[in-house]
Amino acid sequence: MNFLIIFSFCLLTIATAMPDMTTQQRAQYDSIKAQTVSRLSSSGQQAQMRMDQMEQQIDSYYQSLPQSTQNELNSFHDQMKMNTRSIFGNGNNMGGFFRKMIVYIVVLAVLAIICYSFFINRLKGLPPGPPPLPLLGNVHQFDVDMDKNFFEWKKKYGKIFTIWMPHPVVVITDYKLLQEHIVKDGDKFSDRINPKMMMEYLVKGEYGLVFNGNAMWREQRRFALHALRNVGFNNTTIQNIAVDYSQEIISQWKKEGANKQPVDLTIGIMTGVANIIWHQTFGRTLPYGDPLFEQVNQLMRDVVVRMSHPVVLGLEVLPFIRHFDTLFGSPIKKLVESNDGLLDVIQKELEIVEKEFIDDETPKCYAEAFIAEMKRREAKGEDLAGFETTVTTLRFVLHYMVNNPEAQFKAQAEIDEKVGKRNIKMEDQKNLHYCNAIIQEVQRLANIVALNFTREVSAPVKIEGYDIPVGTGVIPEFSIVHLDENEFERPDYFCPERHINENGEFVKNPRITPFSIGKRSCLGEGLARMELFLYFTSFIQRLTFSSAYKVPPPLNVKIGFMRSPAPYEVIIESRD
Ligand code: HEM
Repeated sequence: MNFLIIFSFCLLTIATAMPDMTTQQRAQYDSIKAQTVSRLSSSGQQAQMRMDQMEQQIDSYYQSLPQSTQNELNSFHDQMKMNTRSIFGNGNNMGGFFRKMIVYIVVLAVLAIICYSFFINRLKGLPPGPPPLPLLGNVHQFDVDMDKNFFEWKKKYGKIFTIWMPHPVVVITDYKLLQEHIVKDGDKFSDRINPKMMMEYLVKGEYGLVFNGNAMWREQRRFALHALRNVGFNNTTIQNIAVDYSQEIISQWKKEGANKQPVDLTIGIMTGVANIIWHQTFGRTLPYGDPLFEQVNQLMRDVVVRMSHPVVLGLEVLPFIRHFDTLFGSPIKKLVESNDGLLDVIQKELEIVEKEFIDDETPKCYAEAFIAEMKRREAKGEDLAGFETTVTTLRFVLHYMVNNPEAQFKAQAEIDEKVGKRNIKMEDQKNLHYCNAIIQEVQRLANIVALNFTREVSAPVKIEGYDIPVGTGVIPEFSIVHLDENEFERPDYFCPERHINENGEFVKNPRITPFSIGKRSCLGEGLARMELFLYFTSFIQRLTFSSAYKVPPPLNVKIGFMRSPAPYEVIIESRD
């Protein structure tokens, strides 16, 4: 903003300071004219000579006039010059006119931008916020880590503030306000502002669950919850897969980490999480290290990163930008390629399921339930949500263990005491207080969803005295609550003990909401919580993780919309 104002004023100064033609410039002009005349054809030169002669004749006629007539003519010409200047500007030429025009346009544009930036929120009755620019909004001010912006703006403008992306979005960063509005008044915040252009590119319409804001979402969410519950959310089959599979991962890690060889845990975690989703969705599991998982993981990461490319984000406001995709390194084309790759994998898996599906049987997985539903009526759309999020959270949990060995030992001691050597089950959760506290503390600090999804206000609402009109975006930014020093003492400090009461029991904190809140909160929360608990506790029951480096690598690296730990390797020791 400041830059724009300074730039405009420089332009203004240059334009007004531009001098008229001087005597020296006149002489230069005459000499150039003489050179040019010399290049004319002989008839051209003759015509020019005649015109010069006529000029001389006029001049000598003028000299022959009485002084009083010369004076009268001079004053007439002066008057004409003044009149012309007042119309066309200083310099008695069209250049002056255009310079003036530029000056007026620049001044008006700067004034318009200043008025827009400083008064648009007030005019619309929205909460204050950082001054936006037309078309860009506040997008140019966003830090790589948006929490930094949010903390700064919260300090300056209060618990709720407006940012322009470039449509207005009200960001709510306070626990009580989130409860009062997003939870208690949930129906008014259940729509989404859809990235329509991006959806068109990715799935040829507004399909899917996450970005869908229309009536189809309601139906699909109801269907998904029903189907997933019926085919085994939290049920023993899924639990057994997690328990059995964790043993497979542990034995692979033991082999890979033999003789203190550093191990990257990502593939193991990824296969564990993917197999739950694969079983849930397609009704089958795949062997450890199956290249399909690596392929899906890579494609998912590419999609997440490419979705947050400025050109892709800009599509919604400046759709014509798609024609210049190649100029920016083809981010749109690359996003579509990765997404198509992902859809291909899903399509192939669906074909396998469809071949084996018997109509009369109760569906064994989401895809079978989906196929049955599609047969019943025309339906479309499929999500593979929850893969990257769960993998990233588990990578965070183990990274925090590497960084905080005393917490890991304490959790292991608790497992040894309460469970012993047998495999851990979900029913052990109520006794493993410290393990629960670790997971809650990591989720509070990790905030893997770097910027929460935007809801759309579907009926007028009043928040903190501001009338928020229908159609305005709202972001329930719970990550700011997680790191609010009014809610948590030394919020940036890893301390699972803060979630343990005086009786040594785990206390679930309603202020910690990594799965978000209200009607659009995470659909896979139950499954994700189960995976986090079973995999984390099973891993540390059998293995101890420590850093492969003197100083462990940093936490909280942002990729696209997600925050995740920088790649790290660990030393694994068996506890058997
Ligand atoms: C640790 C793991 C996970 C975290 C931290 C997480 C977090 C989130 C968050 C923050 C949202 C946005 C809610 C909002 O708009 O306010 C969301 C939405 C969603 N998540 Fe998750 N998620 C996780 C795992 C999963 C899993 C395992 C699944 C699927 C089985 C899943 C499916 C979804 C879906 C479908 C939505 C969109 C819901 C809607 O718009 O109605 N998530 N998740």
